[in-house]
Amino acid sequence: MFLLLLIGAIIVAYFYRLSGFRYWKKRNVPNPEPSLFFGNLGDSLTGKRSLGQIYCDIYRDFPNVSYVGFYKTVQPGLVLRDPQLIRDVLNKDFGSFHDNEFIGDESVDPLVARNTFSLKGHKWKIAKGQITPCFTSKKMREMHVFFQKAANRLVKYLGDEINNGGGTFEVRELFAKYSTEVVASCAFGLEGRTFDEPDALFRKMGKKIFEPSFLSMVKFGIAFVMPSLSNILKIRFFSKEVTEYFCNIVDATLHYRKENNVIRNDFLDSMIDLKKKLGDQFTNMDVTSQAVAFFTDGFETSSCVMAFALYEIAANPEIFQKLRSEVDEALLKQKELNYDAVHELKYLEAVVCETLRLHPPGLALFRVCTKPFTFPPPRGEGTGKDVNIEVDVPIIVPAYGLHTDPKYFKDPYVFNPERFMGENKDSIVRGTYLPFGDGPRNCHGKKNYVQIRYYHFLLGQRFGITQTKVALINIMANFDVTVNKKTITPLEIDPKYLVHHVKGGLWLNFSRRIVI
Ligand code: HEM
Repeated sequence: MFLLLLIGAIIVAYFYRLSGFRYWKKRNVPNPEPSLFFGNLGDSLTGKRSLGQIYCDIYRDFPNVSYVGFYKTVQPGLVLRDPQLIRDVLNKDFGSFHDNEFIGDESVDPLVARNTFSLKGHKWKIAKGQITPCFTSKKMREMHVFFQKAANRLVKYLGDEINNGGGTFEVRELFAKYSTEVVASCAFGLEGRTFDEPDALFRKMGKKIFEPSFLSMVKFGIAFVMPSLSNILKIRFFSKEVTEYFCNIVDATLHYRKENNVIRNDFLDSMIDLKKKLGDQFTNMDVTSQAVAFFTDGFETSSCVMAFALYEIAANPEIFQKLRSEVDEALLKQKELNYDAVHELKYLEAVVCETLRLHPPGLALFRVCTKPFTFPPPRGEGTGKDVNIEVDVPIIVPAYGLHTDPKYFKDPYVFNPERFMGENKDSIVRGTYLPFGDGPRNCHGKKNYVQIRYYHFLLGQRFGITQTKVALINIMANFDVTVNKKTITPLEIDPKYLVHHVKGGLWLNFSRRIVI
């Protein structure tokens, strides 16, 4: 009897599942064939492809529609394809697609839950309004000195290693050290000591957050693919050790600054000003979570850009020479480039923009429908009925798919900074270049910030880009760099990582610059 009931229950569950998979078919929206248990995202749980890769593959597999359906287990979601639709969703229709599709539970993971990226609705709006003024160009100019200090340490470290017979580095790790140094200094007012101590605590914490392990992959898989299970299991992304470490150092630094009247004009000082202004509304936990958000959002993304940029520069000798000439010319006028001089280097800017196109740290943007909305039919007006989008439907923008679509970027896998030089960048179709996202939820940007032809890096973006440029300038001025044969080419995305990595890492040879 029990066996019969069990078989009956399995059959009912099976057909219930299949009926769920008719959701997009009923609405005439094309979708890839889902698998019974995990819908279209199963590969992300087995580690075969990352979520970003899956979404970009869906983008490529359906070239003639403006959006494609998919199933996250059985929950329907959409991958957007059309640049105009993407711009509308991220900007004009933001009111219906307000939140990121990421869940952080305040009671188990306060630092993750209070990160602007995870915050929802009104809480997000308040936090974004508070933090955005901390990234003005005035603040950037004041913090520039910390970038340069970290770059000096990087140059010394490389020089010492070369003197000791070293000179080959996995550059993702190398730049993680530099970037951790920058963020430790700007966000916590401390020295990261990443170049001095092999087990520097800041670097150790960064690794604990971002290095993939079986457990972290399972946790992220559950959070993204089965978020309700993640809530039930009360999954936390920051261990107690990481949370306590950051809470303690921020408390100690706030105390020290107050007692000793220390003013450094860094991010922590901006947070202290905010605390004075808002009183009890802005607690030490708020300060800590913003400083940690600075750390988590800032160092891994930036070191990713630096590593890929230097790899491409090393792999393309013509680009190397052109960039070096630009850097040398600027350094003849000013021994150490200040903030404004760094951003005047047009070719460097183009190299960084092209790196962000071909190797964006985030392969996709994740939104969720927060207010019912209607899309025109996926094959265009007059080809069927409009499609009603319900609340909670995940909406994905596959940025990397667009960046590597030959329809928008000729020879998309060729690294060519000229795409971003002079008038060339005006021909880039809006909504196809999204390394920092777009709209009010972009990387600490302004509302309706969409126009590539007036492209300026803003706020958080500016912080990441400035530290990237400072590192590259210092390396170009002091070292010759070539690709080491340990780098596996063609590069292949490593699906284990949250932020874009390649299998085997990026290995480069450094030697002291030969001045002719
Ligand atoms: C080159 C380095 C960086 C890249 C490529 C990058 C990229 C991104 C992307 C793609 C998003 C999602 C945007 C969207 O969904 O529309 C994002 C969001 C965000 N980034 Fe960055 N980022 C970088 C550096 C930084 C830095 C240095 C900070 C902080 C100092 C930062 C803070 C944030 C925050 C707080 C958000 C969430 C914004 C919101 O939801 O309102 N990022 N970033």
